[in-house]
Amino acid sequence: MGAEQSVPAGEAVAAAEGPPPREEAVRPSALVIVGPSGVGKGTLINRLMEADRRFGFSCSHTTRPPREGELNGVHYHFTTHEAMEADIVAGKFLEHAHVHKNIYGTSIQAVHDVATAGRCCVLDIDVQGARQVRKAGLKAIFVFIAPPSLAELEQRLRGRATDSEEQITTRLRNAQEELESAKEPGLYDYIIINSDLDEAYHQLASVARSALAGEVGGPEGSAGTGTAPAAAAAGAAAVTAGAAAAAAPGAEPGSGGSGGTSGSRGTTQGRSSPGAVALNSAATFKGWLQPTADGQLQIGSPPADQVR
Ligand SMILES: Nc1nc2c(ncn2[C@@H]2O[C@H](COP(=O)(O)OP(=O)(O)O)[C@@H](O)[C@H]2O)c(=O)[nH]1
Ligand SMILES: Nc1ncnc2c1ncn2[C@@H]1O[C@H](COP(=O)(O)OP(=O)(O)O)[C@@H](O)[C@H]1O
Repeated sequence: MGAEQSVPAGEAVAAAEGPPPREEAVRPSALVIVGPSGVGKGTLINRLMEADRRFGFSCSHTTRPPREGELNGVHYHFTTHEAMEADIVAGKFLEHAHVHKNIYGTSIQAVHDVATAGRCCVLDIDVQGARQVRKAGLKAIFVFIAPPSLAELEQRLRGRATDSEEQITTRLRNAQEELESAKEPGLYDYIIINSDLDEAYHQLASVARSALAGEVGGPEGSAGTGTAPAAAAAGAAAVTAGAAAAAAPGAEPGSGGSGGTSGSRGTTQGRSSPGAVALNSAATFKGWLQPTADGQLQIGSPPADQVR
């Protein structure tokens, strides 16, 4: 699927001649979720999907063997290196990457299937994949999920009990690099620190409403394709604890079908996004993800020119 999905001619005519477009007619943006293994991406995504059927999961391909309970075609399309490499060469993938010694990829078909069902497509991909999707220009909001600390990340990986010691080591090693990417200008629109699960979910749900409404980017929508560092820097936002939840309490996806609509939302700096109202306001924008001396991760001070 291409960038900035164009409106088919038939739809354009209908919009021009018919009644005002209904909220359902808004074509959602994709929601790209990135973060180190074990941070809670799957947990948060599952909760979102269970809460609201307007979201559809982009089922990736992977050469990693299935874990207990994982279903082919549901959690992943499990495949072989040979088959996957052939499909990559054949141009069937929107993005792909070697992650933790396996190949993972989002097929064009996977995203197409969700989009044609009229759903907001949720992608759970790694940093390399996120860069490629940015470059491809998919209409999307990019969210980085960070752990409160590396120690907590390790505890979650161990507590999940799905990986061998070697796999845990590989995942933790790769986590450092992935966390670095949170500072990459223009890559992410929002950063959520998944410390308290409920709080993180409220924040994600808030951003997800923006995706349902077809919005892109973060503050001021300026992330765009993320290629221009200045614009991109302005497009990154930090989600601080409770900010999104405070912005729109009781209006989460799944709470009655009104999430993601545009009518009742406030605006900040010309944009209307329930997440952005809080996330982009001077009161809640706190800056970039930074490690503290004691190994915790926190939202640090923004560069002076980013203070709103
Ligand atoms: N680039 C890319 N990464 C993916 C894709 N699907 C999953 N991943 C990432 O691969 C990494 C490993 O996923 P997985 O093996 O399920 O392990 P887990 O993250 O520890 O649960 C995670 O960071 C996922 O976000 C994909 O289609 N493309
Ligand atoms: N906020 C949280 N606090 C404590 N444990 C969490 C939190 N979020 C997720 N977890 C747990 O951490 C483990 C890893 O979560 P998972 O969703 O599998 O991560 P990922 O999909 O990012 O690899 C799971 O056992 C999950 O229940």
